[in-house]
Amino acid sequence: MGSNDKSNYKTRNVLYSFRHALSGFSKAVKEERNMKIHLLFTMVVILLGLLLQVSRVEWVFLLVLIGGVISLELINSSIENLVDLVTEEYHPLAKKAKDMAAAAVFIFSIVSVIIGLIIFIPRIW
Ligand SMILES: Nc1ncnc2c1ncn2[C@@H]1O[C@H](COP(=O)(O)OP(=O)(O)OP(=O)(O)O)[C@@H](O)[C@H]1O
Repeated sequence: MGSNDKSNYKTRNVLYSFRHALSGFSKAVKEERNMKIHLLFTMVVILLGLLLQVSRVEWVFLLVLIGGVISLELINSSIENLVDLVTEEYHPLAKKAKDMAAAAVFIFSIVSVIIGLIIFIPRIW
């Protein structure tokens, strides 16, 4: 295999990875109610940020939080699917895995809401 072939192969792989990631994201948006709620919150936060003209540093915080919540929700959905693949029966370990994954999203979301309030409330007053 020549060097050109190798670079083509690599490029195609990156493009395929990107396509798979997009497909995973669009499935989560279509199938997961919580993902729709997160996206709704994201739009509200972006609108508020524009309306209240938050600073550059505050935008960085908001974007990291938005990315964090959405990424954690994707990992949570992925764990739910994996658990369902392994067993459809009731199992305490299945419950533990799903509950812990849900807790990760919950904790990050609560912290995000608190930081959002710290950023927005002084500007609304
Ligand atoms: N196989 C199982 N064994 C034991 N408990 C389970 C099992 N599947 C689900 N559960 C329990 O039911 C809860 C909801 O599971 P489900 O797969 O319906 O997720 P979900 O409703 O899509 O979660 P969420 O909407 O909170 O992300 C889990 O958090 C867990 O406590």
